[in-house]
Amino acid sequence: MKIFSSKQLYEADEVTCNNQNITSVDLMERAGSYIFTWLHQRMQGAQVPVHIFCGIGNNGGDGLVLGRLLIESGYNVKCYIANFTDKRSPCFLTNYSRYKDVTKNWPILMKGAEDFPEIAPQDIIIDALFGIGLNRPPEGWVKDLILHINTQRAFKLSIDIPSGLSAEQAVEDFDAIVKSNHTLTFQAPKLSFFLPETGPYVTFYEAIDIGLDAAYLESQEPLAQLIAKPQAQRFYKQRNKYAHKGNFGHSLIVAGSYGMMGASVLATKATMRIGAGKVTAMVPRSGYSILQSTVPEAMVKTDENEDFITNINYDFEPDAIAVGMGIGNNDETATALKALLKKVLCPIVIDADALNCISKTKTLIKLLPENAILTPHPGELARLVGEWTDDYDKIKKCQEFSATYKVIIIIKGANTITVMGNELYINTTGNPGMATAGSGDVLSGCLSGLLAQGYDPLLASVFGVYLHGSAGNIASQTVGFEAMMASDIINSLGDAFLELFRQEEEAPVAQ
Ligand SMILES: NC(=O)C1=CN([C@@H]2O[C@H](COP(=O)(O)OP(=O)(O)OC[C@H]3O[C@@H](n4cnc5c(N)ncnc54)[C@H](OP(=O)(O)O)[C@@H]3O)[C@@H](O)[C@H]2O)[C@@H](O)CC1
Ligand SMILES: Nc1ncnc2c1ncn2[C@@H]1O[C@H](COP(=O)(O)OP(=O)(O)O)[C@@H](O)[C@H]1O
Ligand SMILES: [K+]
Repeated sequence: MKIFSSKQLYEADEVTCNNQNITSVDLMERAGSYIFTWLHQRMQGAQVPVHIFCGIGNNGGDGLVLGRLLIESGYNVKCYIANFTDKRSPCFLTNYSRYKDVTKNWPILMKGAEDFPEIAPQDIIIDALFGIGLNRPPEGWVKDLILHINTQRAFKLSIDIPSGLSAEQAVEDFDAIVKSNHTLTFQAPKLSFFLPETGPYVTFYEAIDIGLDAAYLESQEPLAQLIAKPQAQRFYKQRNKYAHKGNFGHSLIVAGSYGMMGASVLATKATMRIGAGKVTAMVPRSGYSILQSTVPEAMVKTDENEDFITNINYDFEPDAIAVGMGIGNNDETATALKALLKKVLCPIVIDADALNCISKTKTLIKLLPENAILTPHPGELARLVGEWTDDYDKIKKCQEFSATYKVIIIIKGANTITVMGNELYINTTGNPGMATAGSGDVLSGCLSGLLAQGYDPLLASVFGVYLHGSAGNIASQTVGFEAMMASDIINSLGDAFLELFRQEEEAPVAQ
């Protein structure tokens, strides 16, 4: 699913009105009526007070449409206008007068804290203060109103976006954001819903298709693409009945050092589990029996050094390489990495200590092969691209780095983002149970296994991240979050493939 900028959504709004020969007021009526239907289906006429807080822009206009439709269906509606400027939008004004036509209980024009209403815990709050037109942090009594709303125990439903949250810009005042329980967002979710700093303000959302011009939306380069099951299904490459292991490639895993041999075991196992035809694990000598006994399916090649890797030499042409997991930071390992980067011919995943080594020795950055996949966790990322001021700055830094060195960066976290140049792919699978040692090693194995099978680097990244998160979700269903270990993710990779083609009902998206 595409994520659009506010500018694109405003343009889509205009194109839609022109092409469908409707007015903006008609489009607002459509948008508001979808929200009404959603609420009506759940409330079934219940007389619970519904408190609608409207701004004076089009988000407030949506709130007024909803209020009018609820009143016409006999609901108990209390509407408040936060009259924070005189510049009311024309669609707001039209709906303000339409609202007054259907009831004698006109909206209350709030001018300050003295107008804030009492709200019972069982009531419902509709948040229609600000939408995507927010252009500065709410201040003064409008901020106090948001704080007042946030102290209420009533269920809070935000229209389009929680008020105070920007669709795609850094937040200056996190207190001045409505902490809603659910958001009904128009057409497509906004970028801020998926980033670590702002995502927590959107615990659940549903995107409501309000019929914006499909051809226009199709033609637009999105801000980002959301990767969920329908997209992942399309990535899958079916196996040929007559295939043999040679068709699925040979991965080389360069990982492990004394005390961190588990990183090699996890990455090697994940590479096999995700379907590589053959895997060779290259480890220091002390890792030989560990690998042979824990992953009998893999071949093992040992370094001359007992404890860490000093020479990345192979006598076969691998189809994919993953390097760095638990290799430590010895100078000789760094030299071996440099030699590898100079000679590598196949797709490569660069992780963990290999990334730290590259960050430390800037000359190595220039050796990064085109389309190399870099998989830093936040600490490694900061060392690689520099500290960022906020999530958007982080993304910008990654886009610049990716474009300059022609590499793919996977920003790992709750909604892992794959960055290739300006393109962003946001993953929707995964859970906090995966915040456990070794889960990143498993990801590197997954990526190398897909590369070995012939998935191109971008596809391997986006699909691998999706399957890794999906395996984590499946594992969490039996072990829960706390008990989950990286091995559980590996053991669920098979189910993650099966799950790809299982039918299920659409449900609200939990963040
Ligand atoms: N495009 C679509 O697809 C569709 C969009 N629709 C709806 O339109 C919404 C966007 O509407 P919108 O553009 O009128 O902006 P909105 O957020 O209501 O308010 C902006 C107003 O607030 C003001 N203001 C801003 N920040 C402020 C602050 N901190 N403190 C105080 N004031 C502040 C700003 O005025 P300013 O003072 O900056 O001149 C302006 O007056 C969108 O989210 C969706 O709900 C649907 O109806 C149909 C399809
Ligand atoms: N809260 C979370 N939600 C979803 N996925 C997560 C979460 N926390 C961590 N992960 C995933 O787990 C992996 C952790 O990687 P990393 O920190 O490199 O682990 P390690 O270095 O221990 O192997 C990443 O793929 C990341 O996206
Ligand atoms: K809102």
